[in-house]
Amino acid sequence: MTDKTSGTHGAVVQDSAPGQDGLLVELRGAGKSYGNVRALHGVDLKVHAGQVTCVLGDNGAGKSTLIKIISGLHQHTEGEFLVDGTAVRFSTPREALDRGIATVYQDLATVPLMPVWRNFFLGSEMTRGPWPVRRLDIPRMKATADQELRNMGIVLDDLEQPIGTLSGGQRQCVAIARAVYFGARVLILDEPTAALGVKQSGVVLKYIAAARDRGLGVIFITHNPHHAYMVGDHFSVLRLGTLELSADRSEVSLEELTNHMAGGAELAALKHELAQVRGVDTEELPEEDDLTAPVAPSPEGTT
Ligand SMILES: Nc1ncnc2c1ncn2[C@@H]1O[C@H](COP(=O)(O)OP(=O)(O)OP(=O)(O)O)[C@@H](O)[C@H]1O
Repeated sequence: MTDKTSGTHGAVVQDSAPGQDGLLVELRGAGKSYGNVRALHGVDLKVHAGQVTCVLGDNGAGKSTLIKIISGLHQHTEGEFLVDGTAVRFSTPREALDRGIATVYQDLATVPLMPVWRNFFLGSEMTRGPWPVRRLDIPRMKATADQELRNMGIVLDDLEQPIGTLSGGQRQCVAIARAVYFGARVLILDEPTAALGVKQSGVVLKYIAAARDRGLGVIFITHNPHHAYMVGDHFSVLRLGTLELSADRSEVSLEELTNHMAGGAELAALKHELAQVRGVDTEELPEEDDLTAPVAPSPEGTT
């Protein structure tokens, strides 16, 4: 998609072709140090077209650092970062966008009081007429936003409503549709379900699957193994900046993934301590104290 109106936020993809097997983005032994702090080390990651690669990890695991490298905010200090099989080192997010790598951050960078359609084109407005009488092409922006949202299966009653009046899940969906429209080939989603309830998380997961089905390579950052397992094709679990697990869906069960996320060994030790404090055998702990059991989604659906 090279004919889209360009702008600060719009991805305008240079002519580039995915590498072997639809491989869009690859990290090889990549890492990043902030001065003396080694935030990420020796990470291998592959993002294929038409697949969802989930990156899981606890606080401080290195997820944000990984996103920042791929989205052009920071540069890696070790290893390699390849796009379409070619080593790259982005200096700005604009360079990543130009290669079709779009990031939807948790705060979404929207203007709450502006209508949905206006936010859809924020920074990449359609115009008509020659300079100096160039004006915003409002009818075309409204019609396009409406069509693009429908293409993703998102039906909103009124695109004139301020985006701030939409639910968190709906806003995430608009942001995903927008990135798809502006030509993203790789979509990085930074904890899109973290602040959402069960139902809204489900809606967002549906659109993640829709983006994947449209051939995008999706990087889904999350704390929540249940959400990851619903849409993921590949799972990479980070712990203290290194890769603790890298497995295709066929190689790992939800239970194993949950265990890796929770730090199975650490939790087993905790459970042992808990049993000692209570003066019982580990097996005798009531089920609600079984810290190694898979965690069911909370009623609020928060992570
Ligand atoms: N700008 C920075 N300067 C120094 N250290 C940093 C910087 N950014 C991150 N770190 C450190 O790097 C490590 C990884 O942080 P990062 O933010 O990537 O983790 P995260 O998995 O995204 O965590 P969270 O889920 O809490 O956001 C942490 O130890 C953090 O303190």
